[in-house]
Amino acid sequence: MATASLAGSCKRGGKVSYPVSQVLRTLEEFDVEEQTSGALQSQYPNIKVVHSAVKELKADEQTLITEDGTQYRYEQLCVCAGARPRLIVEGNPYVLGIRDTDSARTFQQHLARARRVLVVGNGGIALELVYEMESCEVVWAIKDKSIGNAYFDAGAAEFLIPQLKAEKPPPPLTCKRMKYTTDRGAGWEDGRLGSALGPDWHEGMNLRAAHEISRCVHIEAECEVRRVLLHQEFMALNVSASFVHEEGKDSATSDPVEWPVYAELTSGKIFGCDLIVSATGVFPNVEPFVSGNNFTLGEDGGLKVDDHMRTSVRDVYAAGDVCTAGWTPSPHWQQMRLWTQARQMGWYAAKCMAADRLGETIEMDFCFELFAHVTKFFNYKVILLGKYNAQGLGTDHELLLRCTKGREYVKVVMQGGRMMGAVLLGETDLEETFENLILNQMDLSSFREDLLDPNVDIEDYFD
Ligand SMILES: Cc1cc2nc3c(=O)[nH]c(=O)nc-3n(C[C@H](O)[C@H](O)[C@H](O)COP(=O)(O)OP(=O)(O)OC[C@H]3O[C@@H](n4cnc5c(N)ncnc54)[C@H](O)[C@@H]3O)c2cc1C
Ligand SMILES: NC(=O)C1=CN([C@@H]2O[C@H](COP(=O)(O)OP(=O)(O)OC[C@H]3O[C@@H](n4cnc5c(N)ncnc54)[C@H](OP(=O)(O)O)[C@@H]3O)[C@@H](O)[C@H]2O)C=CC1
Repeated sequence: MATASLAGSCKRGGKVSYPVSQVLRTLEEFDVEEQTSGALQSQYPNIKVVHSAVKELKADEQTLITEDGTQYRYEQLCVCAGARPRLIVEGNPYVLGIRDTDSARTFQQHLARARRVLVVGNGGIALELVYEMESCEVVWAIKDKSIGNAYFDAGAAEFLIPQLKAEKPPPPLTCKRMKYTTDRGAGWEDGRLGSALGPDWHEGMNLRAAHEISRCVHIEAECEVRRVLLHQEFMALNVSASFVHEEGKDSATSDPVEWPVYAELTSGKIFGCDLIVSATGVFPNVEPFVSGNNFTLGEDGGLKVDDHMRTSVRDVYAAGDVCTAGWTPSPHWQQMRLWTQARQMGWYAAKCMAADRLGETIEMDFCFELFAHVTKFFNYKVILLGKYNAQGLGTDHELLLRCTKGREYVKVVMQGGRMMGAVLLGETDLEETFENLILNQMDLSSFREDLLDPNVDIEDYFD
């Protein structure tokens, strides 16, 4: 009997996504729910869930060995082991990464007692946390000049910044979407990470610290953490730490408060805090699959896969955060370690595995034609399409912008009269038309002036 193994699932549970709406041809919005493996097996009797981590892969013998010593023979294997946080410092109890429900709970426990939190990083987790945390001071250290560099440019960042000072809207009383909870039971017992959190992960969580102060975010731009010092190490230096006052601005006075941990930044400032969140990206979880096997790795350390999700090792496929897309991508797609892409890759890898077994040919899936991501930052709907940050376009491109303060920010990336990408913040209603314009590469040179004119109904225009 043929066996296809999927290495990389949670010890006691897995995640199932329920598509709610097909936003666009290439863009889906969905909710994700953690399910016990029992529920999964009763729904899909052909699936057998093994509750043990993979310890070793003997690819030449087509065998997986789990931590309890059991050996599993496979005919085809798909590695979906995800990724783990790339922390600025490993093994420091005050430096936390957030990946799964257990690490989110640990963070929540620390936050409940915190007066000040230092957030390092400028991507998805930092953007979400800095906005969501309440009742504590937040010092946000970013390498770049502006916030959210993984998602948008300085213009969009300017548009979003006022939200940090605005009052946060109350959470919806009734929630139509399923949300994450942090109930026990989804991680591993030995401290290893479970499945990554995803859209809306913080909605079910209390991200309020214990202090009755209003949200106060101080951004330290263009710096990195040089070193992390425990209280005693800091005291031994006999220097003073930087002060953050309530409005979030520096004052000349040094910090009179003593903190359990300090971060020295490359800007020379030292900030004391109760905890540091290292939201500094991920490492693909390629161990233990690579040791003793001849996998080709991508530049980011993922298992390199071809356009059939095949790794360089026979009958081993990979999908999601653990892999690096090694095929020549369509001009409007790039890999980003996101739930949407993990799901699309998993689904496509399954089709490729079946096709390879049957000796059938299979076309690259349509979802890899256009990068499309929908999310929410600072309470704005965020849609990213194609080369939304002009990735790889060099200087040979132009940007069209439309911005209404507090309402919407629209950026379109054009090259040779054709639309290459777009960033849409707020309820712009432009996503469907822009998706089509990027996909069909229509020459828009003669419409250039009208494209972002709010008085022109471009949906009608291009119908
Ligand atoms: C806080 C947070 C918020 C996010 N928000 C969003 C969002 O809003 N939108 C979005 O698109 N994406 C979001 N992401 C990213 C998204 O969650 C990931 O890209 C996605 O979950 C990757 O899926 P995966 O299946 O590849 O990996 P994972 O979800 O990490 O699953 C990998 C699984 O493999 C298991 N595993 C690892 N090693 C082994 C082993 N040796 N043996 C057996 N099992 C193993 C792990 O325990 C885990 O269960 C977020 C991520 C985080 C951390
Ligand atoms: N809503 C969404 O779509 C969300 C998605 N996610 C996903 O979850 C995963 C983890 O999120 P996250 O950790 O935020 O990762 P991201 O990859 O989104 O962002 C990491 C950020 O940290 C910066 N960085 C890297 N190393 C350092 C360092 N040593 N010092 C300071 N900054 C550094 C990176 O800058 P540079 O790029 O210049 O290296 C980048 O700005 C990602 O795959 C992300 O896509 C997470 C939350 C929300």
